[in-house]
Formats: sequence, structure tokens, C-alpha cells
Amino acid sequence: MPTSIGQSHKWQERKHLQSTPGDADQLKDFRLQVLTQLQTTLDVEQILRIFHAELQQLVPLAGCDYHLPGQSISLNLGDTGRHRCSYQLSLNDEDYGEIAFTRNRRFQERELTLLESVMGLLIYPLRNALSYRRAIDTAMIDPLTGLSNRGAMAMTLNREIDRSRRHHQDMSILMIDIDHFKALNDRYGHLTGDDVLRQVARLMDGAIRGCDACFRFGGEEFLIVLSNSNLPLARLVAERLRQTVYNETRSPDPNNPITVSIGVAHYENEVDWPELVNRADQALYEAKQAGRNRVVASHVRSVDGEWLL
Ligand SMILES: Nc1nc2c(ncn2[C@@H]2O[C@H](COP(=O)(O)OP(=O)(O)OP(=O)(O)O)[C@@H](O)[C@H]2O)c(=O)[nH]1
Repeated sequence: MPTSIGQSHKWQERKHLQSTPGDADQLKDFRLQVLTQLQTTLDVEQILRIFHAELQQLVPLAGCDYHLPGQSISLNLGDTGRHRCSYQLSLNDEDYGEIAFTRNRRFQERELTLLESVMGLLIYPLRNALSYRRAIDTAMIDPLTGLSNRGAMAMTLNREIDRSRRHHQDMSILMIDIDHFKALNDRYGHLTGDDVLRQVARLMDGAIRGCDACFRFGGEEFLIVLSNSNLPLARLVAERLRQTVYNETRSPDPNNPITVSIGVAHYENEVDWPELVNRADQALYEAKQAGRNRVVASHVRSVDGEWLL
């Protein structure tokens, strides 16, 4: 098992010494080219790919790893080599993570000086991309429950529908609504209502698989996307969630447990997600009409396109 041989460096903004005057011009052109490339995107992974690829012109490298634990970012590009040199990136005392380059040949002093001299090119584009990513993430989160919001839901549904269509994969959704929530709010106040919303969100999010996703649809409604799930499986999941909420949510009124009604819809080649969500919503309406605290599944299509009950 090859061991990794590390050379670690702290990169901070400062002027670098140039080696020879001839190199200086080439390096200047190179820096300009890299900077131009890095400014073409605000995607963190893309920035690192560009940087890694451009650096190959300066120093042969195998892999590039980047880690920023604070934002849960961990990327490994290219192949991993036995020798490694890493840079801790920071600017104005702000930590921008660690970037490491690896290859099987030892790094020469001159190569390390070259790498260090261009490391500063990465920091501003990377900082901008990280801020952008943070802003997008925040905009996609519902602040009350911590679940992803409706904007994120639309993106996920578009992606899942596209995948189901292309790979002929099953996909189902659950539309979930807390029963008699208005009465609970009116009787115990909005803060208690908020607490119930948070509990239900946490229970459901914790009860689904990692590949599924739970969103706050709005108000006291939630939507769950179940990848790779046919209708019977989706019904089972829905029934399990219904029971979990019933058994585990702390209700302010011991005589009235918190319950949910759930509408289930399997993807039946709808053109876009609102059509699919409409069917789940219709099934949810039927669950409410039938007495609440229950699961109702929407119809499926037969092979010749007829709707079956
Ligand atoms: N506490 C709290 N309440 C909310 C929030 N968003 C929506 N609501 C309340 O949720 C309630 C929804 O009421 P309705 O749509 O009448 O539904 P319901 O009382 O649950 O009745 P059914 O769905 O028919 O069982 C309203 O009173 C809203 O004010 C929120 O973020 N926090």
C-alpha cells in the first residue's frame, strides 16, 4: 500500500518572488489565462477542474483534492498519487479549505515555488463561488423546518422526471398534510403549531432513504419524492410515515394525537411535475374526505393508456 508523502503549505495573500526574467513573462501570460478561465463560472467543482487542468501546463500533476468541512465540500479530481503537496487557503482570516495535489513523482522545490506562486489566482474566484453556493443553499431552505423548500422541490422533480423518462424508472411522490392544523393553531397558538411542524418534518425526513427527499410544500403540507419506487412501495412508505407521525409526535393535547393524511402518486409519464403533483393532491383530498389520518393512492395508467382505479 503506497503511503502518501505530504508537503504542507499555508497559502496567504502575498507577493511572490519571480525566478528568472524570461520565466516572468511566460508566467504573467499564464496567470492571465488561468484567471480568465476561472472567471467563467461560479461553480466550485468547475473552478477546481479548470484550475487543476491549467496547472498541468506548469507542473505535471495526477490528482487534486479539495476539502472544506464547514460547507461539507469534499472533491477528488483525477487520480491519486503517492506524493502530495497541500495548501491551506485563507484570506483575511477566513478559511477557504485545503487543496492538495498528488502524483507519483516527488515534487521538486522549483515546482513547489511555481505552484505556490499561482495559488493566489484561485482564492478570489473560489471565494466568490463559495459565497454563491452558500446563498443558493440558504435560498433553498425553509427556515422553520430546515427542510428544502418549494424552489428546491421543483428542481428535484424536474430532474427525477427526466431520469424516470430516460431510464424507464419508477418514481413516486407523497403529498402530506397535517390534519386539523388550524384548530391546533387556534387552540394552542402559532408557536405550538410551529413546534408540531418541526417535529413532523424531522420525523419524516429521518424516516426516508438517503436517495429520497422531503420538502416543505407550504403551510402544513410536505412533499416527498421517492426515487425508484413503484406504487405498492410508495404506499408502504406512506403508511409507515403515517404511523410514525401518529406514534411519535408530541401533541399538546394527549387526547388528540397529531395525524397526517397522505396522497400518493406514481409517475405516469406526465409531461411536467405540476401534473403529477396535482394527482397526489387529488388523492390527498380524497384521504381528507374519507376521514383523515389515512393514505390514498392516485390512479395508474394501463399499458394502453387508460386510467385504472
Ligand atoms: N404555526 C404555523 N401555522 C401555519 C404555518 N403555515 C400555515 N399555517 C396554518 O396552517 C393552517 C392550515 O389550515 P387549513 O388549511 O384550514 O387545514 P387544517 O386545519 O389542517 O384542516 P385539514 O387539512 O382539512 O385537516 C392555517 O391555520 C395556517 O395559518 C406555519 O408556518 N406555522
